[in-house]
Amino acid sequence: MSHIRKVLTVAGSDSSGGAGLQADLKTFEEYGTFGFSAITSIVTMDENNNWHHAVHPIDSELVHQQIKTVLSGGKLDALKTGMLGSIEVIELLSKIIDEHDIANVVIDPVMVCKGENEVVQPENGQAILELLLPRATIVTPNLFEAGQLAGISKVSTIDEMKEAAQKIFKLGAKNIVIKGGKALEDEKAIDLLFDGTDFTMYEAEKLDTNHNHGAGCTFAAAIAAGLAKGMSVKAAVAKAKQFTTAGIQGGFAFNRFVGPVWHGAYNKAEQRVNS
Ligand SMILES: Nc1ncnc2c1ncn2[C@@H]1O[C@H](COP(=O)(O)OP(=O)(O)O)[C@@H](O)[C@H]1O
Ligand SMILES: Cc1ncc(COP(=O)(O)O)c(C=O)c1O
Repeated sequence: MSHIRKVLTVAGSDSSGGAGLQADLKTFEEYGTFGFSAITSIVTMDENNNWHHAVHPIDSELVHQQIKTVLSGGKLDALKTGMLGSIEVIELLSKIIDEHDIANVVIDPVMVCKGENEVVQPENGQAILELLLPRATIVTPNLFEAGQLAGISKVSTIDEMKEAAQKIFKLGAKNIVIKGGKALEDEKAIDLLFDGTDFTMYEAEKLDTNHNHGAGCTFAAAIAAGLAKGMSVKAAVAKAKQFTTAGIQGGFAFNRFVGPVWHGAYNKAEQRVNS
């Protein structure tokens, strides 16, 4: 048997279970990889205040200690980042990626959360752009995040996604996949990959549901696990798309604000008891 592949997520905790490091670890497990986590922040949502998200950052030194604990076990096959909590943590990660020569780095530039109308921690966007994009094997913005990184006011069509992807490539990311998702002005849910030369489109049926809380985290985690297992970027994105679409299809209503994706759907839909 080949050795087990090791993937670390550095991300926030979403106790509601669909997004954040919970999504990442569940996804790593579904891929048959071994998941590690370093918690950067704890997010709580307020049902009585329009599902407002409060981010409680973890001290960067404590994040460092968690990452050191993981790295003491040897080399990682991939690193995935999600909500990063503070600029200090972003700076820390940039150093760790360089010092440990981590091969597959997936940056999910989390700036917005579903069910929440506000931008989460706007101060972190510029630091992600400057310090993490140049170190990314692939960056996975949604339409809003692509606009922010590219400096374009609106990204909602395929042409605008292409323009944004080209601009983000110039910031140093080796690959960019922009998630069209629900908000894309198209009949299909199309994600667009740009590797500096070619554009590749990944299409799925646009599902009429709001059971997509955690879809972005799951998609990026799936790419990280695929890369860790030796897949090419194009193949890893293709499988991540199928994995995430199945997760949205298998999602469920959690409350009146959000419904999480079900990370187990791709592998074991038949085991679902609550349908
Ligand atoms: N309603 C939907 N139907 C089909 N695919 C979707 C839908 N919503 C999101 N997706 C897909 O889920 C993945 C995550 O995208 P998205 O939800 O836009 O990201 P984020 O969670 O970062 O906002 C992408 O592959 C996207 O195309
Ligand atoms: C800790 C954490 N990370 C990331 C996200 C982003 O989630 P999504 O994958 O739905 O964009 C959220 C949203 O609530 C979150 O709480």
